[in-house]
Amino acid sequence: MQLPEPQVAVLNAASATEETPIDRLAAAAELEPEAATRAVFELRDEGLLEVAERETVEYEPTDEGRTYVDSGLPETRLYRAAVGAGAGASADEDAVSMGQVIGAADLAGDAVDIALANFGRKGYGNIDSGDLSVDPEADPEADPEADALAALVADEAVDTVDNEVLDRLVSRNLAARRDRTERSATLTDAGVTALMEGVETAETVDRLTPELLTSGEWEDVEFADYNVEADAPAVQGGTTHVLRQAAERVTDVLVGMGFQEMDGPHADADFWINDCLFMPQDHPARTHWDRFALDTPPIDDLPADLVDRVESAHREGVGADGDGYHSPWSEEFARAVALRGHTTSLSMRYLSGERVGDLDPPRRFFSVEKVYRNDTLDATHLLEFFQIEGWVMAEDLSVRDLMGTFVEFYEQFGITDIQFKPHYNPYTEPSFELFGRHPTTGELIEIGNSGMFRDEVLDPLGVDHDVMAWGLALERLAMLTTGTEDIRDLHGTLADLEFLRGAEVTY
Ligand SMILES: N[C@@H](Cc1ccccc1)C(=O)O
Repeated sequence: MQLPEPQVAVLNAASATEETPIDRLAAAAELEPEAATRAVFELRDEGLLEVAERETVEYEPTDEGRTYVDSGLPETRLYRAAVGAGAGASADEDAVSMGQVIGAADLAGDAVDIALANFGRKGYGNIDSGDLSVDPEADPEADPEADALAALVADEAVDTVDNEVLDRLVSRNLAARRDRTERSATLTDAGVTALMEGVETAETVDRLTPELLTSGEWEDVEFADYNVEADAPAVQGGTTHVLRQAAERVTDVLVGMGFQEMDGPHADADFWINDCLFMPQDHPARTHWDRFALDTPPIDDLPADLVDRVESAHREGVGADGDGYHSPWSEEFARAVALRGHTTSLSMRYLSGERVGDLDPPRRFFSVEKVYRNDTLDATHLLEFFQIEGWVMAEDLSVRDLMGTFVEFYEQFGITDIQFKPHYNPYTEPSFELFGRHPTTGELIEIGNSGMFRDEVLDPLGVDHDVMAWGLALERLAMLTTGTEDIRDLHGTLADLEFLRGAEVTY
């Protein structure tokens, strides 16, 4: 059998009858510990060695700990000095002054507090208003902490020492504790057989070194096989968030379908968010319950003509049969600013000509932008989420075009079974909600809302073509593509980091 040199050396150093710790194998094989560890694991993977792991605890004296081995622990020095000064057991008669004892014990700075605290803790005596008495029964010369410290400094085993004593040394910063995993190796039967049959050093090189590169030798050597299955530390770098990946993918798909991107304000006048959409001013969704109102000055540069036409649509309706709401309508109410509850406000700005001028059909626009709703947080609702807004303006559109667009769009994400449910929006007729089946729970979840804009919306905007439009939820789409069951795993304070690190958008 041929093996790389480090492996041959380790194999020869290992025993079939005794577990040999890796550092001993390293020493015997004359290898760096890392190289020996690597060779051991490679030999294990080849079935020639068996590896045992044992958790061990090691204590090492600190520099401070070492200084006390000769001079004695501060409390011991205090005791000796007190006895030397004639202190006895009785606080009244035999007490000596603390200052005097501290001086005699040659203690200063922090050591004074340490000495006094441990003197009291160990019951060496009493300290009473500046006077110190000792307990003659105490035996600081046989102190377990001092003994354990001396053993550590002398590099003797402390297996029999009480853990409490060792922990105390650690808490006093006289020793440091190190937990280690000790690995040792034993030859397997296959390892013994291999050695008996003879193991030779293979002329392979296991790593590329600067020397190999500069000498040009790398061209002639044979490299050892690379084991891509070997254990390696997991490296966690930054990645694009799964929602951002989904948003980018949605953008790519829609651009591919001929759509142009819209943008516009997150905080906008109610006029664009609601009034243009023929949402009556007394609609429940326009109350403070659902809306994040902002305490900012009203937006007063609304297009005057448009405001008049929108007001008239609300009051009297549009067209010969139109009737309007006959509900209150105030321009002041329309100018108030709120965080947009949908990005249909952008569609209104674009369709009105306010953003990019008048548009001729056919035109397609979209956005993947954040919206804000005063909802109750639950497994399918966030207070801020991303909406995939979109609309198509053309000469002649039908519900079939709308449905076909969704089928085509969702197919790009592997979703081929969307379902439609008739719905009501004040601004579209007919309207449809879209549902998709969750891949793991099998439940139907709502993924969007859509419809054909009504004349009451289009007429004031000055659009005399058909417009089909929608708002789809990006997070819900991500739930379907990633299998997440709780939207809160995706973003926000409760996000599931493990999931986010590994999540991929599949399509
Ligand atoms: N604005 C609707 C979505 C929608 C947009 C355009 C037309 C129809 C519906 C919502 O947020 O649910």
